[in-house]
Formats: sequence, structure tokens, C-alpha cells
Amino acid sequence: MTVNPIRSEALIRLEQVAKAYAGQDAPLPAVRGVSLEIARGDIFGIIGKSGAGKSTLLRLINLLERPDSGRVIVDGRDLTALSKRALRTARQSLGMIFQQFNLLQNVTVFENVAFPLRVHRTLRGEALAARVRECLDIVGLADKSASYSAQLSGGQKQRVAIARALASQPAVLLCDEPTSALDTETTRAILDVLRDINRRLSVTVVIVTHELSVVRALCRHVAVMEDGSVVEQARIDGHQLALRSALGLALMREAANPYLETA
Ligand SMILES: Nc1ncnc2c1ncn2[C@@H]1O[C@H](COP(=O)(O)OP(=O)(O)OP(=O)(O)O)[C@@H](O)[C@H]1O
Repeated sequence: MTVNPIRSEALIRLEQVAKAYAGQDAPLPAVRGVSLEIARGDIFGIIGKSGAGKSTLLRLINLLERPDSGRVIVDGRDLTALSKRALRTARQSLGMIFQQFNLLQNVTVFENVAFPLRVHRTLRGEALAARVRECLDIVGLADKSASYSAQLSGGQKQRVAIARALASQPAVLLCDEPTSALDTETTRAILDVLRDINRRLSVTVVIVTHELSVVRALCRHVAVMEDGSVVEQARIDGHQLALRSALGLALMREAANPYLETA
């Protein structure tokens, strides 16, 4: 069952989005007609076990995956109805970060952050340099501008990726398992950065994770996914989260006893 709590203002609205990948004999459904709303300014978690369709759902929001059916509405615009060119522009308001950081290896931190601004010709010269410095400052890496990715720790790499995602001043930051490659302490620091960006810059954060502790620490709302469907949505109040679905209860049991964790 998909529950849709009433929200003040939906920045992101998914209407019955479905996506199947080509299989050997028949298409393999990854997301099965999901509808949900994410409010402007929210920090929204998507949790579930491996293969549940979380990453696919996230990639449907910026149309990195195009839905087979359904509509993706961001800030009142139906992305599925846009031309390629209009979609390229619309995507600039949807920043994204990944588990493996996806930095360019052969250029400096500065050039990594400058990359989207150069590609989209948003800024140049001193204005571009000022924007890059501003973004590196937000993630606490102002002193690493001239470093290369190989010289950085995992946490620093993810900070650079966040700075790069912020360069185009997005309204939304889509985060695909951003802390799964990081240790506990670094995870906490990256979650602090994401919380700070949400609060100070009013960026709406959508985060895919298989860790309930990440949802508890960071999110205000969560959707639980199982086998391509959202089986439950819940609000997190002061880090308190009570899930009721069978999967939600299992996730809570596993989080209480990490040795059981299988996600
Ligand atoms: N590019 C692809 N081509 C074919 N099948 C895919 C592709 N991407 C995902 N799938 C399949 O779609 C289903 C959902 O995958 P998805 O990565 O969205 O799940 P997930 O919940 O994010 O899992 P994980 O936590 O392991 O990343 C899985 O069965 C997966 O094997």
C-alpha cells in the first residue's frame, strides 16, 4: 500500500512511475507504479534492501532513467514532457552525488567543482572562481582547491562531489548511498554537511540508503521500498522513527542488532 501524507508544498511529485529493465526473456520490473510527494525543504529518505529499486527510483527523479510510464513533476514542471534541451536545463536544479563519488581523476578539486559551470557555460572567469571557492567553503575544503582526487580521503572526495553538485545552485540534491563507502565517523561528518546544506541553503535532500541509522540521523520523512513498490511512508520526529510494515519492522530489528543486518 502506498500512503501519501498530505504535505504543504510538493517540490517533487512522482505519479505512478514505473520502470522495467530488459531481461533475457521478459522485462524485469525495478519500480512498479510508485506515487509519492516530497515537500520543498524536506530531507527525504528512501530505504529498503538491495535490489528493492531505490537507486532506480532516485534516478527517475532527474530522468537519468526515463520512466516507462507515469509522470515526474519537479517544481510544477512535468520532466517527462520536456525536450532534450529543456531537460538539460531543468537538470541543473537537480544535483546528484553517488556512493563512489565519481570525481574526475586527472584534474584538480577546483576543476572538478568548476566542471558543471564550464559545461553549461553558467559562469566564467572570476565569477566562476568565486562560485567554486564558495562551494568548497560550504563543504569545508577551501584549502584543497589545488589537490587531486587521489590525494583525498573518501570523506573529502564526497565533500568535493557535494561541492560540485552545489555549483549550479540546485533546488534538490539527490544522494545515492552517499555514505556507504565511508566509516562511521566520516559518515556522521557527511550527514552534518548535508543537514547544513539543507538548513542554510534550503536545498531539498533526497537520500537513498540501506542504513536505518542514516535515516534516523538525517531525514524528516522516509519511504520504505520493497520489490519496486513503496510499502510505507513515515515521519521522523527528533530522530524517533516507528515503522509498521513487515519490512519496516524487520529493518528496525536489524538496526537494533547489526549482526542481523543483511541489507
Ligand atoms: N541498468 C540496469 N540494467 C538491468 N537491470 C538493472 C539495472 N539497474 C538496476 N537493475 C535491476 O533493477 C532492480 C532494482 O535495482 P536498484 O539498483 O534500483 O535497487 P536498489 O534498491 O538501489 O539496490 P542496491 O541497494 O543494491 O543498489 C534490481 O533487480 C537490479 O538488478
